[in-house]
Amino acid sequence: MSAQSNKKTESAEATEQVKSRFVYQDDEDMDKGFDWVQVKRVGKYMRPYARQMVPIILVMMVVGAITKLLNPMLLAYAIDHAIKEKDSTQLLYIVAGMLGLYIVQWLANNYRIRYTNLIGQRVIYDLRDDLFSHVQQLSFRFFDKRPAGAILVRITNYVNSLQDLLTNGVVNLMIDCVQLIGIIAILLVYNWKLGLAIMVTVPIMFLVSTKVRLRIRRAWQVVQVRTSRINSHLNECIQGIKVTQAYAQEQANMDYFEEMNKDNHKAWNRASTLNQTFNPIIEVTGAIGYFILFLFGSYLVMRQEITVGILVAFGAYISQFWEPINRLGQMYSQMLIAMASSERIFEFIDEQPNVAERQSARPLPAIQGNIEFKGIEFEYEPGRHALKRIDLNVKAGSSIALVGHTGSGKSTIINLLCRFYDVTAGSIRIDGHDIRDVTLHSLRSQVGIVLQDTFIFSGTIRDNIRFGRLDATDEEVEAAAKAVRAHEFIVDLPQGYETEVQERGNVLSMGQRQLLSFARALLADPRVLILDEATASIDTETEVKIQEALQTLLAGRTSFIIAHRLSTIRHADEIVVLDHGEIKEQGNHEELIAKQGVYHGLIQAQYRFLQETG
Ligand SMILES: Nc1ncnc2c1ncn2[C@@H]1O[C@H](COP(=O)(O)OP(=O)(O)OP(=O)(O)O)[C@@H](O)[C@H]1O
Repeated sequence: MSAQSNKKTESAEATEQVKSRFVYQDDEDMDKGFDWVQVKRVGKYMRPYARQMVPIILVMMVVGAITKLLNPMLLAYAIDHAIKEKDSTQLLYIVAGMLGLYIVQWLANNYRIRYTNLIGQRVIYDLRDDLFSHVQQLSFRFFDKRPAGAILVRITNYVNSLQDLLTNGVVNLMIDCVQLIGIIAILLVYNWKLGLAIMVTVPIMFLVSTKVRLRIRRAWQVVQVRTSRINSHLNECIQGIKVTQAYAQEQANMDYFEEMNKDNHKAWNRASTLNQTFNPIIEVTGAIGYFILFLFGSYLVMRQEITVGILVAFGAYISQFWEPINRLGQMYSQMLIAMASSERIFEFIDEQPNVAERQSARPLPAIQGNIEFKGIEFEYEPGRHALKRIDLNVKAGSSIALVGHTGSGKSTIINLLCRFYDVTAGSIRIDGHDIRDVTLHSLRSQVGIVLQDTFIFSGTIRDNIRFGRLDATDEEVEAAAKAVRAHEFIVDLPQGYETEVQERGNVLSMGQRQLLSFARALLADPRVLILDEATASIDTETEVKIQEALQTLLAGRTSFIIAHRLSTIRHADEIVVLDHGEIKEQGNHEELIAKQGVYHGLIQAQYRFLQETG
């Protein structure tokens, strides 16, 4: 095998490997049948606006349709009477009438479009609001299972595809039906033979426009799915750019991106080629209609069954006739797509949070901070214990350190205490209240948490600290920052507290981000405070500085500290050593050292490590 083909194979293998890393849920089956349930649910969103606006829209619609239908009649009258009798005054009146009708039709359409758009936009607004507020309340389990991209697609793309239908589709459907029925009636009254002859082309036109349109829609749908895949991939690559560059994996990512891009390009080409076949088909079918009209129509004129004016009016009606048929076909495919989109949207809205509030849930009164874990068992996935037989009593105001190897269940205890997940068995009580009996808001607002991954939102430094308590004054924000020694670095920034930090706080160091989250927690002033690996990214000098601040932060609160650096938890009232989801040892630093057990081993290992690494 040549060196070049070797290289190619390697690159293909690398792409395959990267591919297996980026498995995105396509969310995909967009080919749903007509479904009344979905129509009714979307209808419910329209109801609040319907009474107010639908009468106006209906009137505008009828006025628009009638004025449109009257014009060819006037045209026929002008040809057969005014022109034939050379009556210029009558002709002038007819032309003025036609102009008047155009103006009324234009006004009616304008208002109708404005009002329909208004309803459509409001429905979309409400739906997006509902979706967003619902997603915010869903439990951690929901997010564990889904990539952020899939959630984004539902809130943006699927809602947009419903928007198409709501803003134009529904009303167009009614107008088209009225227009079609009107034209058919007029044609049959004028001359039923010619009317029927022309209508031979209707089924062909309808079939073509529904079938081809549907294929085109599906093809665009594929493009949409491919594009959202690219977006998800992009999102992940941008988030992980530092890791990618650190591991020099840019080429592998680029190869995979190229594959996706190619896929997208192919799908786009296919959809666009299909699109181009549509118009010629419609034009040919339309031409057949005109051909029949002039052939059979002229014959009828010669036999004096119809006048020239009526033949011209037929011509005008025919061109109005294809429009609604064509649009109805388009609507049909649009509707099927919207059905599938709304099904996905409502699937989300129907998703019940795993951690749900009981009907009888009461607000948790202001707590002291006594916490009791009793017989706790927990599984993230059925059959895989994350915690087993956890019994723990924590007195108000005391500090508990959770230590143990990675994956031993420390964060899980915290997740259960904040009720991000519900226990599989046992109960957690705060001041005697089972946390499942109280409202989530009252629980979480009394439990502060500084997470391992300190999240910084886009906004100013001040906004980020104030996230802990939105009604805090500027002085309170600054006092909190001072207490945790964050003030010094903040005032050194170009705009001090008003410095803009982007999402995830890229302009701040890890330590600074943690200090900000300390300030945020202090401002919230919770009775129970959780520090998850909170001092992991702070250098020794800063650590010494904030140990003091931590004492202020923790004073009088029940606190849980998860720290891998055991030096930071030496002074905890109680140290709980976890191993494979179970409590192995429990006591203060001196007691556990004297025991010469797991904790002693961890301390020794860390001491050795520090010595070896200097
Ligand atoms: N969202 C999740 N879904 C499924 N399993 C999980 C989830 N989170 C944690 N686990 C599993 O539960 C066990 C306990 O995890 P936990 O995060 O509590 O460990 P930890 O002691 O905090 O570890 P670390 O010190 O590394 O943060 C681990 O085996 C982990 O794989």
